[in-house]
Parts: sequence; C-alpha cells; structure tokens
Amino acid sequence: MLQTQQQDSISLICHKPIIELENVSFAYNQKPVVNHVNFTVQERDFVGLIGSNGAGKTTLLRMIVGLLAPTSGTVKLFGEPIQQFRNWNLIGYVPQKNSFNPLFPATVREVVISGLFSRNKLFKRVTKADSIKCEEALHAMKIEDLAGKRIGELSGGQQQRAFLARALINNPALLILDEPTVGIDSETQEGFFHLIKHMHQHHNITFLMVSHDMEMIRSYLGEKPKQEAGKIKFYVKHSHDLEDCVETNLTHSLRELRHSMERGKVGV
Ligand SMILES: Nc1ncnc2c1ncn2[C@@H]1O[C@H](COP(=O)(O)OP(=O)(O)OP(=O)(O)O)[C@@H](O)[C@H]1O
Repeated sequence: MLQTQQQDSISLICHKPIIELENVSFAYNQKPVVNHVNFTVQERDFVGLIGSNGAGKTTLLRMIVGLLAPTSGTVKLFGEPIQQFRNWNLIGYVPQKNSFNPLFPATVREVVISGLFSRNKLFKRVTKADSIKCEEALHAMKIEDLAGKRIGELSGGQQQRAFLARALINNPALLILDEPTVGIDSETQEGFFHLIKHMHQHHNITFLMVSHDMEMIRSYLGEKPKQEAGKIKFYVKHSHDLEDCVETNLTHSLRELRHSMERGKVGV
C-alpha cells in the first residue's frame, strides 16, 4: 500500500508540466507566424522542434522565455502563468548563434558569470561562490583556457560551449536551445549531442531544442513527431522512456564525462 502511494507520488512528480502552451498564436505586424499551438512539455521530456526556415520555431521559443508576448493564448512555466513567473534561474536559454554580436566587449568568463544574474538581480555582486560556479561551468565545457578571451574572438563551436556554460551555471531545470550546433563541425556536433544526451539521461533536466539535424532528432527522439502545429513538428522522448536518474552535481558530472571522453573516443 505504502509502496503504491510512493509510486503514485513519484509518477505525479515525473509528470509535472514544465511548459504549457494553450492556443498560443503570434503575429509580427498582423502577419501570423505561430498559430494556435497547444502543447505540454513534461518534466524531464526531451522535445525537439523541427521545421523549415521561417516556420516560427524561434518565435515560439522567444514566447516561452518571455521575450515576446503571445498575440493570443497563454504560456505557463512550471505551472504558473508566465506573467507571474519569477524563478528565471530555473531556465537556461541558449539563443541562436547568429543573434550574438561578435563585437560585444565581454570576456568568456564575464559572459558565463552573467548567467547568474537573472532578470531580477541585474546588479548582484559577484561572490566567491559565484566565481567557483563559473570556473566549474568553464571546466565542464572545456573552455577554461579561453576564460580571459573576448567572446567575439572564439570560433563558432567555442562560442556555443561558452553560451552553454552560461546556461548551465545555475544548474537549470529546463534547458532551451535554439539550433545549438549551427555552423559547428561534425566532430564537435557529435560531442555536443553526446553531452546533452548525458545531461538528459543522468540529470533531472527538461530539454526543448530547435534543430535542423534530422538524423540526431530521429536517432534520439524517434522517427515520428508526436504532434504538428502548422509547419512546426514536435518530436518527444518522454521521461518514462528513461531509466531513473541519480541526481548528482551537474558540473561535477560533466567534468567526469569530459575526463572519460578524453580517455575514450568522442570529443566534447
Ligand atoms: N522581428 C521580426 N519582425 C518581423 N518579422 C519577423 C521578425 N522575426 C521573425 N520574423 C518573421 O517571422 C517568421 C518566423 O521567424 P522565426 O525566426 O520564428 O522562424 P524559424 O522557424 O526559427 O526559422 P529558422 O529555421 O530560419 O531559424 C519569418 O517569416 C520571419 O521573417
């Protein structure tokens, strides 16, 4: 009896809605781009968004992270309407690479540490603990030797790792990635997917990722989309398809992964 109750409560926890889109639409200057999307991302799902150029994928992500307000419909994050949601530290967002200005005068370390300053804490002082988290994230992404360089001087793959480190520094519960491997060579891409699959399988992180890499999406999320909304297809791997994860410190676990990869075959 007790065991059944425990199992019920575990399955309730596992099916907590993380993102809820209810009839969400968006138009730029009256030109509809996203039309009546209904979709729920549950805890520890991995959702891949596929669609042709201009299908509205980035627009949808920007509504989910609160950078655009839907023209109609509602977005909920972690069960709360987005207008009331304040816990932005739970969300790591890596926008499309080409939305970054290469002349931005910040070092890699500054970019990574800025991930700690959520929208509510713009002027927070950097503590020793913050610096340690930053070094761990840099190390996990194998870019500690680039920490003092200007972000614009890095290659595309190195910049992506810096932005991923920035997204990881808060130990996010939800990671939103917009075409994270665009312009990156195939070996680095392979390492990147290995890394995010590791994060999905070993940590309680929910993923929402836009990608044009059908091979990667199909190999991890299956052949068929779970849902289609206009030109956007949603591919999903549910949490119940995964083994239970043992929750460990994210950056430590990534450091271990990095070391085992250095000894083995795939490069991060
Ligand atoms: N700021 C903007 N003002 C007006 N129209 C825009 C704006 N941003 C995007 N659009 C238009 O909205 C449509 C959807 O753009 P969006 O970037 O969401 O597509 P996408 O699916 O992410 O495309 P891609 O795969 O090329 O990145 C496109 O037709 C685009 O031209």
